[in-house]
Amino acid sequence: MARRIAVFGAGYIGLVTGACLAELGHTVVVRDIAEDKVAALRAGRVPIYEPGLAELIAAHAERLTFTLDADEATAEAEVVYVCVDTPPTASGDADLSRVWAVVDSAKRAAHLKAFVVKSTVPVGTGARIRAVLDTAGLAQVGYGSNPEFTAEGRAVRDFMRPDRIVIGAFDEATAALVAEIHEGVDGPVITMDVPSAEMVKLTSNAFLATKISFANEIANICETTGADVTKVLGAVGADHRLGKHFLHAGIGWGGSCFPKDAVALKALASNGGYHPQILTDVIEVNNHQRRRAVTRLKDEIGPLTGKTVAVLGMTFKPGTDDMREAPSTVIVDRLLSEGASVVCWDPMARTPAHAPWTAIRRAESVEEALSGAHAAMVVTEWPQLEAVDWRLAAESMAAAVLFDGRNVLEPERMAECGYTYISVGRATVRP
Ligand SMILES: NC(=O)C1=CN([C@@H]2O[C@H](COP(=O)(O)OP(=O)(O)OC[C@H]3O[C@@H](n4cnc5c(N)ncnc54)[C@H](O)[C@@H]3O)[C@@H](O)[C@H]2O)C=CC1
Ligand SMILES: O=C(O)[C@H]1O[C@H](OP(=O)(O)OP(=O)(O)OC[C@H]2O[C@@H](n3ccc(=O)[nH]c3=O)[C@H](O)[C@@H]2O)[C@H](O)[C@@H](O)[C@@H]1O
Repeated sequence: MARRIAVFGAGYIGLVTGACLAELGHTVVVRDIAEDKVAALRAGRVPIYEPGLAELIAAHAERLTFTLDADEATAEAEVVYVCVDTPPTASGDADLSRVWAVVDSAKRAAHLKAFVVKSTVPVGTGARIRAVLDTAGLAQVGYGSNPEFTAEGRAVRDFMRPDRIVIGAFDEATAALVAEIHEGVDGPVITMDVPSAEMVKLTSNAFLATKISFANEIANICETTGADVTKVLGAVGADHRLGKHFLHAGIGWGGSCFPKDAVALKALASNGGYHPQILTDVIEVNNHQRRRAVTRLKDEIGPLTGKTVAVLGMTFKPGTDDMREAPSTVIVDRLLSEGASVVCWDPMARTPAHAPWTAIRRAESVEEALSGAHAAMVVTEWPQLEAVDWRLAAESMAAAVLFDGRNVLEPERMAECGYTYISVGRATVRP
């Protein structure tokens, strides 16, 4: 049954949620507080890049509208979906101020059937919101936790064909309503209590981050033993009990969620009096992995003062324009601290208007970035790198040294093209 839904937040998750709910037949009003975002969306421009999103928004213009006004968004709505950001506070706990702002808006909408939180929140948040709604005389408004597992760059596909739809609720009617909203989505529904649903989200991200940090630790051990991490983890991942996904070694994980959610889960554990040792180490291995990339380059070419280093890729992964917690930020910062000049290439990132990005030069192409450089570092595995004429590029460099932080290039081929090729967890090869 088609419902009227108010989505709060027009970011990566809010826009994908709004567009996909419209695709499922619902009438959706998306509300944001950022005037420029709402103005752009109303003018038919999508302020973020996510494959297929702009097309979906355009296709459903009649039942997908945008507003700055919270009361206008909830006026006709049966369900509120909370998709606002939950960044870390100075203490590492998730900042829920934006979620509470939406709760305040919902307090003025006693006609709502359900208040559903999709934002990633600490376990216990649903119970607190439930209590506030009850105190405000809104006991009849159901509470749902419906965490999101989409990955950027494939979010529309992930939303429409998820591995699972997790629904936490305090009552069966709300769980049934949230499940019904997903009719048409190709994935199994798993229903549970609210704290468990909140914990599923944090655990999933922490487990994925753990796999990557473990892969990176094994890669670092491979470097000291002569083993090749891609061969090792390829065969390890062939065991169906372990799985091949998220075992790709490199310069570590970044993005808008793994870093903040790992820290938030750690804070949650500490608040409850437990020291999460594995999670602590997962975070530490990741922090070290980015710095190690620059150390390994220095080990090869010596002091970086006066040298130019080309950084290939800025976003935290390919297929997105998202620069939040991108490993490139730490790498560029370290290169500049070591006295290098930095030239960056990325097909999609907008150069952030703050340090260290204000101190770099931006190149229009990989070839332009490499020309005259004393070394290059692959930081994001953009597919454009496959099309580069690496032999020609090597000739244009002051020194053909390449650190592949994502293990995307073939060592033998790079040596043939004239490079000293350093990668993660594999032997360095020379021309
Ligand atoms: N980005 C991702 O791939 C994923 C994000 N999540 C979670 O989803 C939540 C949202 O993340 P993103 O979309 O990436 O954040 P975002 O920062 O891209 O978007 C959040 C939006 O909420 C708006 N906002 C803030 N207060 C508001 C209010 N009171 N009313 C209406 N809008 C308001 C902001 O202006 C912003 O446009 C976070 O909790 C995140 O952890 C979960 C899964 C995946
Ligand atoms: O909560 C979230 O926001 C989302 O976080 C991640 O999605 P996302 O951050 O978009 O990106 P991923 O594809 O998971 O990659 C995260 C980071 O890990 C790195 N990574 C990934 C996989 C791998 O094998 N090795 C590796 O270093 C990527 O380069 C990237 O920096 C999860 O995959 C989603 O399920 C989740 O919903």
